[in-house]
Amino acid sequence: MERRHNLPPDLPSWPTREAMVARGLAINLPWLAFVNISFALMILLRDILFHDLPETSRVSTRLMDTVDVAMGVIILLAVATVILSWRTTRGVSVMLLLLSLVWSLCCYWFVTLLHLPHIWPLAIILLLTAMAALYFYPAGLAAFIAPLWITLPFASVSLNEALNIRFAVVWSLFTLILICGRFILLRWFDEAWERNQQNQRLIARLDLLAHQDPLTQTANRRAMLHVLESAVSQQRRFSVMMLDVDYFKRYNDTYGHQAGDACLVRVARVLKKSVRSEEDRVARYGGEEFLTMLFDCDSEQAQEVAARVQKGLRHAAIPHASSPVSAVVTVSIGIATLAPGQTAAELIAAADAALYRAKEGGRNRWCSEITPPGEPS
Ligand SMILES: Nc1nc2c(ncn2[C@@H]2O[C@H](COP(=O)(O)OP(=O)(O)OP(=O)(O)O)[C@@H](O)[C@H]2O)c(=O)[nH]1
Repeated sequence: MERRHNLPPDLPSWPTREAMVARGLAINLPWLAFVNISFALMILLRDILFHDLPETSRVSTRLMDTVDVAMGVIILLAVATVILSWRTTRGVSVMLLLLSLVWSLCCYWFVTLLHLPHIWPLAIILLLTAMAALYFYPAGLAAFIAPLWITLPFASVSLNEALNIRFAVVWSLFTLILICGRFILLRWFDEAWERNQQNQRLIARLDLLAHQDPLTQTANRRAMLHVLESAVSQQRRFSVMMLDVDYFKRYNDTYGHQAGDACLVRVARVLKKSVRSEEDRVARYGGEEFLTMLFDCDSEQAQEVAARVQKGLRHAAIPHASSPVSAVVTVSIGIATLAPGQTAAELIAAADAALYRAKEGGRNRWCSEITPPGEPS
């Protein structure tokens, strides 16, 4: 409730960590898909690209046909993963898992049935690419890495019919590289996120300084004029109330400047409580002058708000011994409602003129541009 009166009109919205992850996926998944599709095409076009493969493929034509179908599936899954990531992160991990499972199956066949050495570097590059593309998204990373990472040692054991020590050493080293690589990349991501948070806090603070009155925590004149002008340009239906604390100089003289400050804070609190909707704004317009914007509010409804302000001040009962109009702090109020074709400056001038009339009428009352002065409280 408090914040709405302080917020400047057009605060930028900041990404959450989830949004940053989603954006990272949208950027990185096309690259991962590109690598997957490239490798799938290399296998599909093996007869053109690699001259030593046809002999091997002749070993099992049915198997190679199945591999070709699997490569087609990989291409489709890679494309589908990218398209999915444009809309949501949900389901991306499942797609990555399917991709990895198809690769794992093919790798297993290549190693155990065809004894093809080419598949080792291909699998390693796939794993490293996934790590670089998904390091910030543990679910997707695990989904893609785990099946392939598990399959390759299995294939080695199956090929050698025993645990190969050299393979185990190389595999352990590679695993370490994967883990350390991810750790380093993740640190960059976390640092970028932390910087982003710091910037958000800093900008929010600067924004408050630029748009909020530090004493009363209401919008300042600049922020209010911005909202006012945009509401006028949109031809919104609204009224403004210009309020002036009665005999405030005397208040300062009687109670001191600090008490004067505290009084303004309490008056601002009453104003914030008196407005009716989330959209309404309260601003400190100048020294002891406030301006409120009441949206979807005609002159009559604005007068009801004015009455509520006066009632709130009576209830707050801030003593004002030197005021000739009341024993407690009171305000004079000028009300103006936006007329068709009226500019923001004309509206303010109308509210100011109404305020002047309220003061002339004896203070502690409101005046609207079209109605006679309201009753003093
Ligand atoms: N304590 C305090 N006083 C302020 C602040 N800003 C302005 N003032 C004082 O508000 C007083 C306004 O005085 P005037 O403009 O003569 O108005 P007034 O005494 O309220 O008289 P009327 O408006 O005619 O009822 C001045 O004495 C200013 O010094 C502020 O931030 N804190």
